[in-house]
Amino acid sequence: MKAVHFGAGNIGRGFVGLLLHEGGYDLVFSDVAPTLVETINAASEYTVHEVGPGGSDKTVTGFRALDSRADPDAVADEVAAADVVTTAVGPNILPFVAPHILEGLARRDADAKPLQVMACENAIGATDTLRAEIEKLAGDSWGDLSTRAVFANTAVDRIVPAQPAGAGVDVTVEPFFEWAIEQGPFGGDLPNIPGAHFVDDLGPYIERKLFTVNTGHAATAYFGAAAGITRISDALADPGIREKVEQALGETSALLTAVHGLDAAELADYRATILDRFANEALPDTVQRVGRQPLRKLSRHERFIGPAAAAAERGLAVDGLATAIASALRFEDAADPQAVELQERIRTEDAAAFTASVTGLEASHPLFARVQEEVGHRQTELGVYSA
Ligand SMILES: NC(=O)C1=CN([C@@H]2O[C@H](COP(=O)(O)OP(=O)(O)OC[C@H]3O[C@@H](n4cnc5c(N)ncnc54)[C@H](O)[C@@H]3O)[C@@H](O)[C@H]2O)C=CC1
Ligand SMILES: O=P(O)(O)OC[C@H]1O[C@](O)(CO)[C@@H](O)[C@@H]1O
Repeated sequence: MKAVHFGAGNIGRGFVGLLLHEGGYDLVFSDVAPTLVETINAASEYTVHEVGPGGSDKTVTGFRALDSRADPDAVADEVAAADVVTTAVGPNILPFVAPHILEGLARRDADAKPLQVMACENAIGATDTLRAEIEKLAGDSWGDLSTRAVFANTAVDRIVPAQPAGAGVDVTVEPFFEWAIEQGPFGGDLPNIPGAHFVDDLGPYIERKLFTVNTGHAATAYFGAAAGITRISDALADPGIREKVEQALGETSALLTAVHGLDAAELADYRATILDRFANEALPDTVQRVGRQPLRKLSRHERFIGPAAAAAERGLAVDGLATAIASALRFEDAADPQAVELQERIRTEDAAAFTASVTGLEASHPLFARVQEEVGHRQTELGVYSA
């Protein structure tokens, strides 16, 4: 069996690649970073170091890598002959992966089993997004090609920090992982991924994950950055920060119970497990990595505005989430283009216009005024004019 995985970065090697290897797939990584591709091809195995309670080392073998910019032809051939295609490139990069999958489908034997495609990104419906990009590119030819692939949304959860220079292909990760995959699209012929669980309705899983793990993690990062703290575990060790993160997560849990009927006591256990994961001192994770790309994280269906908007629509509390959003508005990182753009725009745009364009909220939405108010506070703090 063969799997082609786009994005040989942290989650690609430290989670998706590892589980596919354990499922018996030969792995072909496709990436656009030539040095990374070379380093992978120079190695015959790599180690996934799980650090923290219960962790162990896992060895991955049977892999190679391709540079999709230098050799798109080879990537298409691999996709044509693969059983599974996965991605972990970032939701904004999916349009750049789509042409390679489309070309692979065009070259695929029409009698072959359908290619099983799963985007493993932190976003709701990421595989649907990828499929839509492929369909758009294919135009009229999609009618024939669509039978050559099945597309399943997934929710992936494992903390994989940035790797230190000199680590080579090895990856340091936390011991915990969870991979939930929609099972309907496979029609009973499930991919062999040990430890993954297949579910009929991914909606509650992805929302529970994004609006708890990712809301809590990013909130910890933004509160930590505002307090001048570098490591995530140190940020959460600050009682004031922990209290604010817990308040925001109490609100997202109340929403998950209201929308999906999830059990409040089970959600409390889930939150406790997650906070323990963030507190893992063995994991060298930083507020800059976890807070990265704040404009994406402040967008309409993401980890802050998504749950806060839905909570506000139901008259549920949003004070904790609003405090986290206020902290996100203060996130600075000269090395992160989105953080730079965020700070530039908050200095130059009117508060209402900024709120509308960054969050995607309508001015009439019950959350809008609250976010606009936080934008105004930030502008006052910066001493810039807000109309
Ligand atoms: N790191 C983590 O803890 C987790 C990350 N994720 C998600 O996984 C995705 C990737 O995150 P990370 O692995 O942390 O990022 P990363 O930056 O370590 O890896 C991304 C990789 O994609 C490659 N890439 C960029 N453009 C590409 C293209 N057009 N074709 C092929 N490869 C391309 C990059 O060169 C890089 O090696 C994101 O959507 C993230 O939200 C999900 C759960 C956990
Ligand atoms: O690109 P994003 O959304 O910051 O993704 C990385 C996040 O996902 C997580 O792995 C949670 O699963 C966190 O470690 C990390 O903050």
